[in-house]
Amino acid sequence: MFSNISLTLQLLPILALTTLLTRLTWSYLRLRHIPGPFIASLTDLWRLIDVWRRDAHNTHIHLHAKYGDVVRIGPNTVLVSRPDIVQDVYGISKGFVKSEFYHVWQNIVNGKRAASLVFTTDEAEHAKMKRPIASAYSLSTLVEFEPLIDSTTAVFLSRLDEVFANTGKVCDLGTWLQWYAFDVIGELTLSQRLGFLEQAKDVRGIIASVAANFDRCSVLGQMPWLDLWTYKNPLYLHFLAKPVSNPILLFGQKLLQDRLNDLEPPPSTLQVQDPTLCTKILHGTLPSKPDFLSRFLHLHAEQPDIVTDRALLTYLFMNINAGSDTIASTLRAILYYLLKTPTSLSTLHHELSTAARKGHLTLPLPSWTESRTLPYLNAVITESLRLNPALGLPLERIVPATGLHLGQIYIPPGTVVGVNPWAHHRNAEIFGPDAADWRPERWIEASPEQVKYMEGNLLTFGAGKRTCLGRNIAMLELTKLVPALVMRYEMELEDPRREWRVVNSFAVRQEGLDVLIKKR
Ligand code: HEM
Repeated sequence: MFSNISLTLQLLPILALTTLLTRLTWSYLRLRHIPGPFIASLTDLWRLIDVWRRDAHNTHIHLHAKYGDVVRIGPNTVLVSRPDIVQDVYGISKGFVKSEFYHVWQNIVNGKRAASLVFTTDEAEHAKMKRPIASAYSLSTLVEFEPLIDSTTAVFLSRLDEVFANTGKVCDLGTWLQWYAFDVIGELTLSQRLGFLEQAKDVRGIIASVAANFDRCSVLGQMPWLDLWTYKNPLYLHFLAKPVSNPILLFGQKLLQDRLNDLEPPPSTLQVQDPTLCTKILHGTLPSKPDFLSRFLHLHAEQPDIVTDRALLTYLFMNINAGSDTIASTLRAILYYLLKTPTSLSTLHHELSTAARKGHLTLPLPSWTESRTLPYLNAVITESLRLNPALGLPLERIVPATGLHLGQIYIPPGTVVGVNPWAHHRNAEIFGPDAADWRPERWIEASPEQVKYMEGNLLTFGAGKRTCLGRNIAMLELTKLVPALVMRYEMELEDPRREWRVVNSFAVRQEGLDVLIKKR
C-alpha cells in the first residue's frame, strides 16, 4: 500500500512534466507556419514583458519589418497588418469577437463583473447595452453638445492666458490638455467640469489612478489568467476588495448621487478677465442640461429594466474612461506634430486666418459647422489620428469557426488575432512610401478613391460593430479646440530638438510637451 503511494508520488512530477511538454509542443506546432520570435511561440511571457516595457507599438512596427505582415507574438496570438485586414477581422458580419484581453479591464461592483460597453466580450450583452444609448452619440445630436464644449474651452483659454501667456512661464501643455479632456467629458456627461483646469491639479488623484489601472491591465491582459489569480481572485474579492474600487466608478457614483439629490454643481470660482470668454462659462446661459446623464436618466425612466441603476453607473464610467485619455493623447499628438513642423503650423494658421477674415470662422471659439469644412485643419487632425492612434496595442479578436485565410497563410479557429493601429497605419502598401512620416498633405493630394481606401484602413476608432461610439464627439472636440488654440496663441516647443516620450499602456500617453505660449 505505502509503496504504491510512494510510487505515485514519484511519478507525479514526471506526469506533470510530460503534460507540460505535450501542451507546449502542441501549442507550438499549431501555428508553427507563422513566423515570429521563437520564444514568443512558446510563452505569452514574451509579450507580457514587452508590454510591461511600455513600448509595444515600436516592437510591433519592427516585428512587421522583420517578419512580414503576419507575425506570431504568442503561442496562440498573431499580429497582422495588410490591406483589407480591417474588413476581414473587424467587419460587421465576420463573427470575430473580443478576446480575453478585455476581461481583465472589466470592473467588479459588489463582487460581480460590471463590464462596460467597451470591455464586454459578449455580443448579445453588448447589443442590449448599446441599443438604448446609441442615438445619444449620433451625428445629429452633436450641435446640442457644443455649448458644453465651449464652456470648458473658454475656461481652458482663460487659464492658459492667466498662467502662461501673461507670465512667460513654460507650459507643460500635455498635462493641461489632459486636464482639459477630463473637464470636457465631465461637462458633456454631467454638465459639471471635474475641476482639473480650475484647480490646476489631478483632482482626487483620478488621472494617476486611471494611469495605474491602464498600466496594470495592459500587462495582465497579455496573460489574462493572471488576473483571475490576483485582482479577480474570488478570495481577494470576497475578503479584501471594496464594493466599488475603480476610482472613476467611485467618482461617477458620487456625481450620480448628487444629481439624483438634485444638487447643483458648485459655481465656478474663476475670475475670467476676457469678456468674450466669460459669457461662455456661465452655466445659466446654457440650454437645460443637454448632457449625457440627463439622456441616460430619461432612458432609465422609460426602460428601468434595461437601463438599470447599475447600467447608469456603467454608462457614466464608460464615457469618462473611454473619452478622456484618448482625447488627451490625440490633442497632444496634434500639437506636437504641428510644433515640430513649423511649415504645417503656418499653413494651418494661414487657412484659419483667411477663414476668420472672410467671416467664416468665429473667434475665440469656432463652431463645428465652420471648422469641419476646413481642408487643412481636417488633414492635420486625420494625419495625427493616423500616426498617433490613442490605443497602442492590438485590438484582439478570436478567429471564428470559419478560420482566417490570409493569402497562403491559414489561421485556425480559436487563435487570437489583432491589428496594432500604430503598425498598420505605417504600412507603406496602404499609405505610401512615406507612411512613417508626418505629412497632412497626403489627405489633400490623394484622389477621392485613395482617400477612401486610406480611411478604410484607419483603425484609430476601431471598426465594425465595436467601433468607437464617441467618435463624433471626439471629432467635434478636436475640430473645435485646435483652431481656437492656433488662432489665439503663438506657440513653440521649449526645446525643439527634444523628442517626446511615448508611454504605451494600451492608451498612449506622451510626456515632454513643454511649450512657450504668447498671445497673438
Ligand atoms: C480621439 C478620441 C478617441 C479615440 C481614438 C477612441 C478610440 C476607440 C477605439 C479604438 C475603440 C474600439 C476599441 C476596441 O475595439 O477594442 C473605442 C470604443 C469606444 N469608445 Fe472611443 N475613442 C475616442 C473617444 C471617445 C469618446 C469621446 C467617447 C465617449 C464620449 C468614447 C466612447 C467609446 C465607447 C463607448 C466605445 C465602445 C464601443 C462599443 O464597443 O460598442 N470614445 N474607442
